[in-house]
Amino acid sequence: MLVFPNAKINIGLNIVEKRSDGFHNIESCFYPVGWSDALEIVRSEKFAFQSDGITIPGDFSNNLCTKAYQMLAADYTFPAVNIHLLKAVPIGAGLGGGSSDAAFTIKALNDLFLLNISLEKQLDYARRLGSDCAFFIENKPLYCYEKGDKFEEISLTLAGKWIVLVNPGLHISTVEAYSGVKPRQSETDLRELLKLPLSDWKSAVKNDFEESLFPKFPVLQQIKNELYKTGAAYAAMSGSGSTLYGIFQEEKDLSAHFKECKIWQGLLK
Ligand SMILES: C[C@](O)(CO)[C@H](O)COP(=O)(O)OP(=O)(O)OC[C@H]1O[C@@H](n2ccc(N)nc2=O)[C@H](O)[C@@H]1O
Ligand SMILES: Nc1ncnc2c1ncn2[C@@H]1O[C@H](COP(=O)(O)OP(=O)(O)OP(=O)(O)O)[C@@H](O)[C@H]1O
Repeated sequence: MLVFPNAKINIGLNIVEKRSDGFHNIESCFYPVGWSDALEIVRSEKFAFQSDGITIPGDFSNNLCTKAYQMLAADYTFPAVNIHLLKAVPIGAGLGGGSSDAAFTIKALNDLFLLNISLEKQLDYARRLGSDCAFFIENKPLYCYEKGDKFEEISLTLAGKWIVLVNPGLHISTVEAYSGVKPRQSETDLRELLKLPLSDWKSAVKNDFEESLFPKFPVLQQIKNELYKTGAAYAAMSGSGSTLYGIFQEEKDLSAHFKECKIWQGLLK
């Protein structure tokens, strides 16, 4: 079975409060984007995992695909598999790439071996692997709250708009990014702000990580400014960075603008 675990962006991200378990309650809109890895899962004599493309820190036993496989194998009986991951989505990029690989492994094993795991149970397994992971089980635009792993439907469609994702190659640790932010209750419900026209989001829809990370990494602010200069209707950082995105009304080729960065551009669905 061959699947393509895609990335996400956060549209608006409020860090509301620190929880007693050390995590933070957040509110954000998660939106799938087309930048994807390729994940191949086939039956085999014994479990194996290999990856190509971007080097993933740690050995295969720490990979979220391996963890997803082991978690299901502990509860269900099915053959061993060989997992091959072609890694293309940058790591430590705020795009949830590792979480997506894990969620797609759960979904692929469920489909391949007809395990009949309910959607709720797949979400529970995903939550055990990481806060972002459950979103990729659903993989559609959602308003997310608590750790970012509880959802509500949102009537937001950016289908047909053009998105440019720009990653400067900085690996930002999620733990450190959270520790640099002072949580605050937001004044306006993000769901209400996202009902505004796209052209009004610039002053209204914020990612709380930007305030602490932009002074530390000036290149992030520069990329955001450049995205606005080239005509973005809205530009922001995704998650805890380091990827910035710009949403455009029309198709735009910005590869020449960001020569030093990794870039992905395409249509939103
Ligand atoms: C920044 C976001 O990408 C926004 O979508 C996510 O909140 C991060 O989610 P993630 O990478 O799946 O994070 P996890 O693997 O669950 O947690 C990594 C670390 O990030 C911090 N963390 C994560 C999620 C959250 N809601 N509060 C936190 O404080 C915790 O220190 C945690 O130990
Ligand atoms: N399949 C995988 N792909 C990428 N990273 C993985 C994978 N498995 C485990 N990891 C580990 O997870 C860490 C974070 O990966 P990921 O790419 O999801 O982070 P991210 O871009 O910071 O995402 P976000 O902040 O949006 O959750 C990496 O440091 C890496 O060591």
